[in-house]
Amino acid sequence: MRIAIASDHAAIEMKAALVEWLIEAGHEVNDLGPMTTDSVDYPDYGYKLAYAVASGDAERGVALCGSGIGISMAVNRNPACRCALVSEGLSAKLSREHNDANVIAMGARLVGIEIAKDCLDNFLNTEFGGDRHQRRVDKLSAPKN
Ligand SMILES: O=C(CO)[C@H](O)[C@H](O)[C@H](O)COP(=O)(O)O
Repeated sequence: MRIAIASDHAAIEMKAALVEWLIEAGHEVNDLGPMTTDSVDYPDYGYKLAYAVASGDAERGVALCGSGIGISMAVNRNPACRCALVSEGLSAKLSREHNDANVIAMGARLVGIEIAKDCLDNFLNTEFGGDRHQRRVDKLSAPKN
């Protein structure tokens, strides 16, 4: 699968570990940065990642920051993205099955690397359930007051 990944300074180590793990699993990975631990702003990288998914360049996205909160907010500003912030495997699985999430977000300061891999595994290997869930996901694309 073509996967784009981005973080901020707080998640550099987790990003590197996940990139390696994804490549070993046979995925095509586009690392959108950053590449150093210099302090950066998570919206810049969240928007870059969202664009990669929205444009079709990547089929799925992985968004990381200290808590996962800021970068997930940034990604979800793009209407083509359904970014799920998760910290355990079942939520990652449900984000696919029920919400057709195309981006997963995690907090590197809160989630250990093995849990992060389990989340990612569930996210990448669970199909969307469709049916009643499709109707609800469609409503996410057409917000109403
Ligand atoms: O978690 C985050 C945003 O939700 C960021 O990764 C940062 O950890 C957070 O904003 C704190 O940033 P700091 O400059 O590393 O203190």
